[in-house]
This record gives sequence, C-alpha cells and structure tokens, in this order.
Amino acid sequence: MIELRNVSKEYGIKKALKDVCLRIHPGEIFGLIGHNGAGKSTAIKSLVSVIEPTEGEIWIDGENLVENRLAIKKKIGYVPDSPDMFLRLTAFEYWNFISVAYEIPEDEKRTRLRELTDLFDMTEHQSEVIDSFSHGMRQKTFIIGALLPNPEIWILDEPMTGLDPQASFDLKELMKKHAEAGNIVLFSTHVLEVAQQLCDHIAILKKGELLYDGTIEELLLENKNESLEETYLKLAGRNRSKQQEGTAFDTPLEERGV
Ligand SMILES: Nc1ncnc2c1ncn2[C@@H]1O[C@H](COP(=O)(O)OP(=O)(O)OP(=O)(O)O)[C@@H](O)[C@H]1O
Repeated sequence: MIELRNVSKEYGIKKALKDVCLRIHPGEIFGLIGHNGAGKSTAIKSLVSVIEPTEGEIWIDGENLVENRLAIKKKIGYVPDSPDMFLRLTAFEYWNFISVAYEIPEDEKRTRLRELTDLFDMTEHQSEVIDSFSHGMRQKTFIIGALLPNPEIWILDEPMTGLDPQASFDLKELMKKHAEAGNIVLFSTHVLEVAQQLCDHIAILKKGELLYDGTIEELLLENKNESLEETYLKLAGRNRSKQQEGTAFDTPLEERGV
C-alpha cells in the first residue's frame, strides 16, 4: 500500500501540495487528475524521491520512505514527465543504465528488453540517440526503462502523452494486467476518458488541494445526470462565479483596449 500522510510541498512561497492524505491499495489502478499546475507531478516526484515533501510522511508497504529510501526505490518503476537529462544517450545506453541501477541480471535484462522493445516497436531504434526521437518514441523509451526491472509499483507521469493508438492500447493492457496481478499502477492524466476507462480509484487535485478521493462510479453517483467532464469541471474548473461573470475573453476586444 502507498500512503501519503498530510503531505505538503512548498517551492519557496508557492504551495504546490497542501496537506494531502491518500491511501492506494494493491491491485488498484490509481489516477491523479487535475489541471496544469494542480500538483500531480509534485505528488509523483515526492513518491519517487526526486523531491522531498516540506511536511508529512510517505509510507510504502508499511515502510517509511525516508528511512528505507533505497529499498523502496527498487520496488518502483517511474516514467518522469520531462526526462531531459538522458537525451544524449542512445535508447540502449539508457536501458543499460537502468539495468545497472536496478541490478538486473544480464539474462533477465536481455529477455525483458526483447519483449518490451518488440511490443513497443523500438527494437530497430535502440542504437539511436534519444534526442533524435519523436516525442512518442521518447515516451516509449522511458516506459520501457520503467518496466525493465519488473517493478511492483508503476508510477507514470502522463504516460500516454505522444503515444500512437497502438502503443497507448498496449500500455493500457499492460497496466490492467499488472494491477490484476495485485500490484499498484499510479498515473497522472488530463484525459478524463482514459481515467474512466482504466481507474479503480482517482484523486482530483486543484492548486495542491485534494478535492476528491474515491471511485469514478461514486463520483458520478453523487452527481447524477452529469458527465464525468461536467462533474470534473464543476469541482476543479474555473470558479462558478467567474464563469457567470464571464472571463476577460468574453469582453469585446475594443472594451479591453485591443
Ligand atoms: N521546481 C519548482 N520550483 C517552483 N515551483 C514549482 C516547481 N515545480 C513545480 N512548481 C509549481 O508547483 C505547482 C504544481 O506543479 P506540478 O508540476 O506539480 O503540477 P502538475 O499538476 O503536474 O501540472 P501539469 O499538468 O501542467 O504537468 C505549479 O504552480 C508549479 O509552477
């Protein structure tokens, strides 16, 4: 189980996460949803130890993240949102780097790499530099890297971004199988249809605050006769009063002095 206990994160004066409490259970596909800047990547980076929460604790399988960081990190496969620092490596060099970091035996590395590169049509591109890849090919490279060590917990920051329909379908099937086997798959997305299709459990963040924690079914039951999009926008979208007042863009250009 993943547990966030009253986790807050401040970047200087900016409060990116505010007292967030969450429990994610084995067997769940968990979706983090929220507008740009809501705090999704901050929550994910805290879970994978890229950053340190300002307050609160993270527990994974009954162990405190701060006290057992290395052991916990080895359980986790992570797809970052913008993994710029590896762009000069070839795809194979990147996967090799992951294999060394996770101490994957050579035979296992070869077998899993063959399976994953075949599945994501990346076998013929492994000697190419990541910087030369399209956005989707980069994304596939980092997904393969995250799944290579066969980790128990998958933490994927907007993993479908840039993927073609085949790769997106294949990844969703892998996510379902991994959760069905009793593991946790946590991912962030802006695409509500993807969340509706996949998630057993979602959390909605707005400006660092947890607005909803539960199933999509419960959320829709609480908001009868509304689509998920309508319910989500009611919760996380622009304030109703602002909508009623109209935005700056509803004002004619001449009145805005343009
Ligand atoms: N390193 C940083 N320094 C300062 N502020 C940051 C930093 N990283 C994130 N923030 C701020 O924290 C808030 C949350 O950002 P975060 O990246 O977690 O949002 P997000 O929900 O992942 O957004 P998106 O959907 O656009 O990726 C934003 O206001 C962002 O500007």
